[in-house]
Amino acid sequence: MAPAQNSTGFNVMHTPSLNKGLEFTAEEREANNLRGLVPSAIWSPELHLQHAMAQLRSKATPIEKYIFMQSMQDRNEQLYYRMLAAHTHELMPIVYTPTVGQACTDFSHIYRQTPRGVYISINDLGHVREILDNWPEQDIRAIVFTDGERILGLGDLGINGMGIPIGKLALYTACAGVHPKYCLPVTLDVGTNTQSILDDPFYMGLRQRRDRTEAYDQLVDEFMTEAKAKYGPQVLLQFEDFGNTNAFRLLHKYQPTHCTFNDDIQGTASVVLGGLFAAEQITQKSLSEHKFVFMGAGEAGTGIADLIAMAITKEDPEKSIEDARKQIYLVDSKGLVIAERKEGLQHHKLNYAHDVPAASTLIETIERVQPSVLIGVCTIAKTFNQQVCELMASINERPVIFALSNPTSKAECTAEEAYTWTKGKCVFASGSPFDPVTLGDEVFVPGQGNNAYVFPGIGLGVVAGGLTRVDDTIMLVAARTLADHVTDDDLKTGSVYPPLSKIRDVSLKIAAAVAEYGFEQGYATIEKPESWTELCQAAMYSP
Ligand SMILES: NC(=O)C1=CN([C@@H]2O[C@H](COP(=O)(O)OP(=O)(O)OC[C@H]3O[C@@H](n4cnc5c(N)ncnc54)[C@H](OP(=O)(O)O)[C@@H]3O)[C@@H](O)[C@H]2O)C=CC1
Ligand SMILES: CC(=O)C(=O)O
Ligand SMILES: [Mg+2]
Repeated sequence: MAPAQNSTGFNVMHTPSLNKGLEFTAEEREANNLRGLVPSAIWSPELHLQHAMAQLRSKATPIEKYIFMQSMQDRNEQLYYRMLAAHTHELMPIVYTPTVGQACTDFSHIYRQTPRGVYISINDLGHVREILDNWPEQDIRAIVFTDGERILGLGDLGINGMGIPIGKLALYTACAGVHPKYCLPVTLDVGTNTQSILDDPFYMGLRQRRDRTEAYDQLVDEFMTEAKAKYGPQVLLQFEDFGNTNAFRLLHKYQPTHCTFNDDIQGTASVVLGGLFAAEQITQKSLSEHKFVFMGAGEAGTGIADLIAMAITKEDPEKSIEDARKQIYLVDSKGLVIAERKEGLQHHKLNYAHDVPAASTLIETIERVQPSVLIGVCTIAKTFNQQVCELMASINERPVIFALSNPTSKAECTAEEAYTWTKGKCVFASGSPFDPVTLGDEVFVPGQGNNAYVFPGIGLGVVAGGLTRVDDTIMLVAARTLADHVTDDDLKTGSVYPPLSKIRDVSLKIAAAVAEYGFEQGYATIEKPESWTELCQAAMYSP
């Protein structure tokens, strides 16, 4: 029902950023023509939060909880963010991985009418500015956008991938306090190659195969150009879950001219490096003393590898980048990446195509390389089986095993498997959360090696400092800051990441470090403040 023109109260209650429901005071009810539109009880924020959490907890399944949270975001934004801030540990797995994976799979089926972000289709070429103008907020500072081709480890979901920009931006606000009004989720609709989606009568995107013509690049270019022209050179444009045939080349194309980064390539690298820095205290090995095997040689795999190699050369200036890369081995769907395969290799793998004999299995690779660090980013569940984990434990006192593929159904192994098979020796982290594991009288708390530990803080730093570029060193700065916030108590439980309950504080520190670094590089559009932390703190939205 459309509200009557003069019904300001009705409009207020239908504006998520203004609606407070039963929290409206008597004065606010009077001033906003709300009399009779809300029951007469006046609730405290605490009671309202308890009520919402009780409603949420009464939902039987994670996807029902997801739908409840979405509808809360659509009707009462403050309460939504208060829920997330007060119950981050409980609600991150709902609004983010793993449940967001199911929400994307089901996106067209659970879709509600409320607009949340914009869809820009290949048929909208020439109309991108018009679409951005249709969005009610004109001052946008952070955009997360996808073309839906590689949604988590679930593959090509077309516009159903919109759940990811929505979820990531919710974390910008919940984990780092970037004001929700500055955030815009965007999905580029260029079709999908997933037949089951094309056959789904309820699918809401373009019913065509993925556009692989020049029009695709034209659409991305029009979007990048118009976003920068409309919102200014400091608008942050975060690439998310693009397929790797586009992700690397688009990042390289736009990094020199736009304030942009690719979260899967760079944000993931930063969070993994942070975990490895923190793990040094457990393994008693510095980064340059490790040997690394990656299961998966895509965006995440080579992104992490590149940042590790860069960090090794900083740690040991005697080492060239080529030597640093020699400590890193990648395995892809065809086996170990080696020089003999160079001809058919994708560009991003070439630096790691070492002159060594072929190895067709992970076990063979581990036996040959003798790695101290094993990182899973291959989207194939259970690839770190008992034999793999036992082998890692037999060649290392404290092997590092990160099973980073998302969502949980794609994890290379579970926390329980990793700790059990290595008899508690491994330093473990996972992309999606796992509960603590008890072995004998020891309790292990697995850390969540997810880029959510860094991208919100980087985003806040970019927004607060008005940065116009995000370079690779920013990822190193964020990794170091993250590691500095891992306490001895965290390490004692086996976690190389701080608990989620501290994420706002950690994000603030990352933001301050990023903004300061950006200023020193000449990327900032503000004057130097007295304190970078105070600058970022002042920019934080608190629901
Ligand atoms: N924890 C976190 O923060 C993050 C986790 N991820 C997760 O990492 C996973 C990979 O993402 P991303 O790198 O962007 O994806 P890509 O598609 O770019 O790369 C996937 C890689 O896995 C390889 N692969 C596929 N099947 C096998 C197999 N059977 N054995 C060995 N390797 C295989 C592919 O091989 P080939 O090259 O031959 O095709 C490719 O190199 C996803 O599940 C994603 O959710 C991603 C970003 C952040
Ligand atoms: C976490 C993330 O960005 C991914 O799995 O794609
Ligand atoms: Mg991603």
